[in-house]
Amino acid sequence: TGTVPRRKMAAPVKKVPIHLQSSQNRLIIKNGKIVNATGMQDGDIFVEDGIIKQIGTNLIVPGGTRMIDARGRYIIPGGIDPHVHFAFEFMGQTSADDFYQGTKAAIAGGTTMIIDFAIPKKKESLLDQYDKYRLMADDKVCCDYALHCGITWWSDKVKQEMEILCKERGVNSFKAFMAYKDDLMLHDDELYKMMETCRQLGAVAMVHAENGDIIQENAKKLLAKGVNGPEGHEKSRPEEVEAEATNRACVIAKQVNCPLYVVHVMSKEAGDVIAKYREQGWPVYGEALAAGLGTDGRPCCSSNYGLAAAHIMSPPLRSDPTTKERLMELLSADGLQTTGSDNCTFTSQQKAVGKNDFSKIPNGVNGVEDRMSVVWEKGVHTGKISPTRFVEITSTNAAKIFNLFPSKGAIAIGSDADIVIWNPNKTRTISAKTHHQACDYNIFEGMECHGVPEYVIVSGRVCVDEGELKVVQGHGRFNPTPLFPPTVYDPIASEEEKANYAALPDIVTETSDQVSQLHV
Ligand SMILES: C[C@@H](CNC(N)=O)C(=O)O
Ligand SMILES: [Zn+2]
Ligand SMILES: [Zn+2]
Ligand SMILES: [Zn+2]
Repeated sequence: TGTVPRRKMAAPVKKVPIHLQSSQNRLIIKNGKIVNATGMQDGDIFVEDGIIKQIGTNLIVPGGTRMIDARGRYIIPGGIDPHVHFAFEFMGQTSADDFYQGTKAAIAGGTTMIIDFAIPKKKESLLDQYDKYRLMADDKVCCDYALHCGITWWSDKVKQEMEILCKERGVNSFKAFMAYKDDLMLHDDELYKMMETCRQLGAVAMVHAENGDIIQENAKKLLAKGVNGPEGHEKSRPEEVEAEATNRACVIAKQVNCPLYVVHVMSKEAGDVIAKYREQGWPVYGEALAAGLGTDGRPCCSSNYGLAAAHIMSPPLRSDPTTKERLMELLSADGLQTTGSDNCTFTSQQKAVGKNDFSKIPNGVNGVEDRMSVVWEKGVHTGKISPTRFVEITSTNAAKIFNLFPSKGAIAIGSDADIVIWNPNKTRTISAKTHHQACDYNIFEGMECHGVPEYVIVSGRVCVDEGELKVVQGHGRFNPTPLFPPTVYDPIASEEEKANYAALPDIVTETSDQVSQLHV
């Protein structure tokens, strides 16, 4: 078919950790319905040393292999959440879920890999921020992770550091902010250069698409009129302010022939813009969030400040309650491709700083634990999407776009043993009283969801065992994301480029102490 074989990537050096060198590292899952993006099959799965080694029936396995009976339930690839912010310093606070608690909550909900963002402040070094995140995360993560990097300013130095991150640190994606003026925001010329550089490197350009200039002026006006409560937040950034920036990002990406991933699409209008460019055959990808699929912005007008502030994020949860159905329809029709959480939690005490000025409320909500159940409830249980489409939008598409497939995002021989036994009929009621996250509100409070993970296997280790959470801090590994993901680059890369990227050097996964030595 002319597609370039996925660049051979040196399998990250996955020493079998001590605690897996017992018989624990052998597992057979029987009597399950295996669901991949490509279809479903009955079958058993044999796992050894964290890798799927056999799939089929009547498998011959060594003695001492643990057997799990899936009892006819679905067996799905572990969820991949391409959008989280653990321990993120933002708006004067540090987000409450760190890499231990955040990945623990992720696993509790059936997610077995997360992708976070190393975001430098303006004029700071990207490389230093990347090293800081590696040192913060490597010893804490309970599941595998990767990193996007934030582009919050522009210079030749930023361009050079992007190249080093791509060619030596296993980064293939960069997020630019069109909002958060004076803090993280890039202007159009900088956006143009950032995307042009992504294209040259074979990286994925990502945007937070809202018009930060309009937002700043609207907020000033609202505050001057005395509208300073959380209800002013969405008023300062209505749907068209998101849609305008989404369109502008698509235009710039097209001008420089760069694939574009639009994070947290929170409105019908923005979703329709992405669907339009995709219909023109352009490699634009859109990400919906559990928040936008499961709830809406009406609580932001509550007289209960804690409840209202807990729902403050950007782009805002829309007060139009039918937005969630529209976003799910777009996911069903491939107008949008992935679901993330944008988990960026703050406690009610942290959110209180914005009590008299909504523009000071730290932006961010929960979602990493509940994403999979919310998508199942709003998508599969309502009949809008199939189990195979559920796997695509919660795992496989993110793996393909960020070039982790098929190690990730598939139940296949040779893939990582990130596996979830999913009970579609079991229900659970979401609550801050029972969730594993560090925040005291849950935006899905009281929501009953069909779809519960009964077993979650993380790189071969059973970390949810008949519903019981048994995570291990430091069990996860950093996963480099190789350049030129075929899914997004095959449609636009030149033949000569495709030949080049097949030969790119393998990325080595250094341990965290090696990372700290890299700049010595
Ligand atoms: C700052 C970060 C999380 N906060 C948010 N989305 O409101 C983002 O913009 O993605
Ligand atoms: Zn954002
Ligand atoms: Zn985010
Ligand atoms: Zn381990």
